[in-house]
Amino acid sequence: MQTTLKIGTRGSPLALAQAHETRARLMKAHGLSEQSFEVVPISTSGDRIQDRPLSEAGGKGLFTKEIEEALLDGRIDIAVHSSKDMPTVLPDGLELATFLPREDARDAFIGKTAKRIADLPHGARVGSSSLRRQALIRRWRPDVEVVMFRGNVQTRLRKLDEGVAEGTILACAGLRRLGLESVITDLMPLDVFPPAPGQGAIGIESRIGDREVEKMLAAIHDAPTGQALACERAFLAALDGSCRTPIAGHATISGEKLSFAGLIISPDGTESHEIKLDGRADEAAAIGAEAARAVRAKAGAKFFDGWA
Ligand SMILES: NCc1[nH]cc(CCC(=O)O)c1CC(=O)O
Repeated sequence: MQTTLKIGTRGSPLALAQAHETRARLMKAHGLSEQSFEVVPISTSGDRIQDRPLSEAGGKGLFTKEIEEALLDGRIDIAVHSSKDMPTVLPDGLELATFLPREDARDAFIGKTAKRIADLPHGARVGSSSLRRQALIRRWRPDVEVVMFRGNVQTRLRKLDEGVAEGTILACAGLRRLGLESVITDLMPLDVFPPAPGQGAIGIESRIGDREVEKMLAAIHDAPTGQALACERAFLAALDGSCRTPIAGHATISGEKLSFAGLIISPDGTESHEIKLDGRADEAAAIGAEAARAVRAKAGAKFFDGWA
């Protein structure tokens, strides 16, 4: 390759760490030097809006719009994302088809006064702006107060130090990638605190039909992660990913077998519906869609109308 491959990313420390990990894997897979790549940070609307929950400001697409425009314009060649921040429907001409081996998908608790959520005193404050995490905390500990917490990982940890809350929940994967694993005081079990679809997996978006780039990316794609993500994203897509209905979903792959567990929950945590489905890994997307149908049937149509 004579020209440099331009790697688009958000500018946050976590996003940059993910872009650098992608570059390192491409260098190794293709025997290339750092000079063959350029990491291009792009500011997105999601980064600029800090004063309200993203679900109110327009949802997930806010973190991707400007980056996808750059990809379509040819200003960058690939875009590195946290898969869980990606909408299920992409702009025409783009695909999310490459996934790096998944990090630990679990959520982590970072406690200041207690190491575990179970040990928090009544009325303790836990900071989170994620509807899923808020609902799961309320389901588990209705006596705990959930407070708004936005900003990047470092900002949230600083708020915790300032005493704005007794604890917060962040993705284990993000903390590890930032070298901040030591702040974790407890790991949330997958069954009581299921992660967001896509959590822990770096996804790489590219232009459909860009053969050179597709060849480069094929060498770093992790097939089991791709299958797990196909299942989780099909689940999300079939539930329509309404920003107001918290959705969790996690698939694990073991050889040819896939196991999926999904959950939908009311924002107040009082009503939740779970689904578990096993099947063949090569039918990942169909299993995710089927799980969505089944959990929707359990919940009833009214469940989704309740919290618009
Ligand atoms: N919405 C922000 C975001 N997007 C991805 C991650 C973590 C890394 C990952 O899940 O891959 C985070 C921070 C967090 O939830 O703690």
